[in-house]
Amino acid sequence: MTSETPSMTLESLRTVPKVLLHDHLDGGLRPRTVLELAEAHGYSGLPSSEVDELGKWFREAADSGSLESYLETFAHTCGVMQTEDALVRVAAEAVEDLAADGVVYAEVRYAPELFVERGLSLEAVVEAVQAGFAEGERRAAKRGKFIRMGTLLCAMRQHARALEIAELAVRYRDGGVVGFDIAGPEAGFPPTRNLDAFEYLRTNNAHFTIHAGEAFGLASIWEAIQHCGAERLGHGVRIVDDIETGPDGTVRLGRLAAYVRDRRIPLEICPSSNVQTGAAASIAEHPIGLLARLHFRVTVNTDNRLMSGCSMSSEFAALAETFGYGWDDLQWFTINAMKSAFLDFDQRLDLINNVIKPGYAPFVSA
Ligand SMILES: O=c1[nH]cnc2c1ncn2[C@@H]1O[C@H](CO)[C@@H](O)[C@H]1O
Ligand SMILES: [Zn+2]
Repeated sequence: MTSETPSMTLESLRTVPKVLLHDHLDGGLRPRTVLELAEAHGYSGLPSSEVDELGKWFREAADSGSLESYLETFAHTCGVMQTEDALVRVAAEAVEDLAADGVVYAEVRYAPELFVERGLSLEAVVEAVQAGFAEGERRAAKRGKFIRMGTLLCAMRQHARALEIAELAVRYRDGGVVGFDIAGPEAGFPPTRNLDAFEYLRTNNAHFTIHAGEAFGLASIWEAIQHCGAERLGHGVRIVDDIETGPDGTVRLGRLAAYVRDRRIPLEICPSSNVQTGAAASIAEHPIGLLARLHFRVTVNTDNRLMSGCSMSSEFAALAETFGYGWDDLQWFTINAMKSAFLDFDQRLDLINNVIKPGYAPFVSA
């Protein structure tokens, strides 16, 4: 793989266009915002009342080695996101933060059912978040930053509301909602529990991805693709369990891994998050190295910027440092992501040709 032209620093990484497909709204709050919203709305359960300490608490608590404990930290972010004002603020700030990091297209996801504790309707939740995204796009534009947002609505695997949320996603598809996902604990909650939702979405020509192959293995990936019809896989890293590397370095793909690669099914890989939940032992041992080498449709993502203390640029920096990736590789990840977005084909092409390629041109070999 190629080496760098201008040197690769966090600063220079921030300047190149990046595309983010897997980022949770309730996992990306600024610690200061969590504190201020808690105070404004009388949420008293926070583990610290000091900004830096609170940020550190989220990172350390999420660094738990299990998806279930990692997910417990979301009680606090969801706890402060129960009003329209809070949702607008969190959404607008997410766009500002992504734009400041050089993200040009982002699909940000959240589960509307988690924000109805104080009486908001599902529709009010969606409309508040969309208003926040639009406000964030305006603020970014004022600072000369272009960013386009797409929304994914999640249903929680452990609740039984997937069909209702799928219907909500379709109802708002002309209002900025580009797709659907299921999130939450994976073990014990196979994606086939929500078949009615996936059938509904396919019948309506709607897009969806599924968190699969993170905390649970191949069976979950197989169900997500072959029973549910997922277009992309959230994480999907356990696909390596279907890849054998022989003692002489030869690699053999099982039928599922071959299917995923042949069909160019995008993997929404989130390296730092995977290390925190124990899905990978370290960045160095993360399957992304092998999967990228084998030309799976690999994309790089943040998952939860608050819990991992990361950004797209810092994920790129960590991968470049560990695997020796150069600018060409980062452009490849970015174009992979743009190709895999739930956006109309002509708009994806436009962003690739008019934003991404020109943005990398000074950095990559001709
Ligand atoms: O990596 C993950 N795997 C599964 N579920 C997740 C992950 N990160 C966040 N959430 C869950 O998705 C919800 C909606 O945004 C969050 O509230 C969290 O419970
Ligand atoms: Zn996720």
